[in-house]
Amino acid sequence: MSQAPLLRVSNLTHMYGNRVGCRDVSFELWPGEVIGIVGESGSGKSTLLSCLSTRQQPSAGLVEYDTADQGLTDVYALSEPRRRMLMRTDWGIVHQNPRDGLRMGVSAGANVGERLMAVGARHYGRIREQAGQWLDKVEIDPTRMDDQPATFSGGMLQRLQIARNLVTHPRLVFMDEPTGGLDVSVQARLLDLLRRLVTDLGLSAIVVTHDLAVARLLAHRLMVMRQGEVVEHGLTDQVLDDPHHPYTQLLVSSVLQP
Ligand SMILES: Nc1ncnc2c1ncn2[C@@H]1O[C@H](COP(=O)(O)OP(=O)(O)OP(=O)(O)O)[C@@H](O)[C@H]1O
Repeated sequence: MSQAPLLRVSNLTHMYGNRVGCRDVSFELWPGEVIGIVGESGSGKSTLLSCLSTRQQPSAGLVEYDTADQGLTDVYALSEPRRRMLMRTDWGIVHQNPRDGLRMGVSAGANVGERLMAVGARHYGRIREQAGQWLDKVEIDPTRMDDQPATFSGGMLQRLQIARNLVTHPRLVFMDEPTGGLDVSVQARLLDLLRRLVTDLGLSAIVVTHDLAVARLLAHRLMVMRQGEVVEHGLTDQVLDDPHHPYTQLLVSSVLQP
């Protein structure tokens, strides 16, 4: 394992006025590691994820990312162009609603190719070829390359969003309920695909989900949130099979109820 964490989060807090979004969250994410954030609705998962991915400036605390040139760097101290570049190249963000992560006005191939252009690709033929390969990887028929995303099913849209994010081989991917809002059979297929891609590419990821089965399949470690705070943190199997905090016990047992 590498000497430095990819991401170091220290005492991260975000308040919405008097209301706690998330409070005093600290953890490290190591290269190749997937951390799941679980908890019931309103527990602070999305707030934490948006503070980590620089979509929402936290009220307090520090988020440091291992940049290529400077090592661990406060992401909120980066200049706007550098932060934007980071988000387009080193990082990926998979939104629950694929429409939030795709450009619905351009073709499927362009959605994937655009990210390659952001990292300097200019050769049209090669961009098209790579876009086609990625569509194939996420199980979308490459002959649909020139189709508009609006003609795709929900599962296909989510897979297209994943291809758009992964084509640049990001080091860190943030996922917000990646299988939410899909039919159960579509979810299972997507989850299988995600698991394969994460392993094959050696991705580091932070996955927010309220679905413990998704957490079990994707995450090496779990953080359980309640009322904005992390109440339990550990290896996924340990947390789910032998939960210590009463809230985690409740969460796990409520899934087991028929
Ligand atoms: N824009 C906002 N303005 C005010 N309060 C907010 C806002 N967004 C979230 N909150 C509050 O912050 C707390 C955490 O919400 P958050 O959306 O992060 O939880 P969550 O675990 O992601 O929930 P869900 O699974 O329903 O998305 C809640 O009390 C919520 O009401």
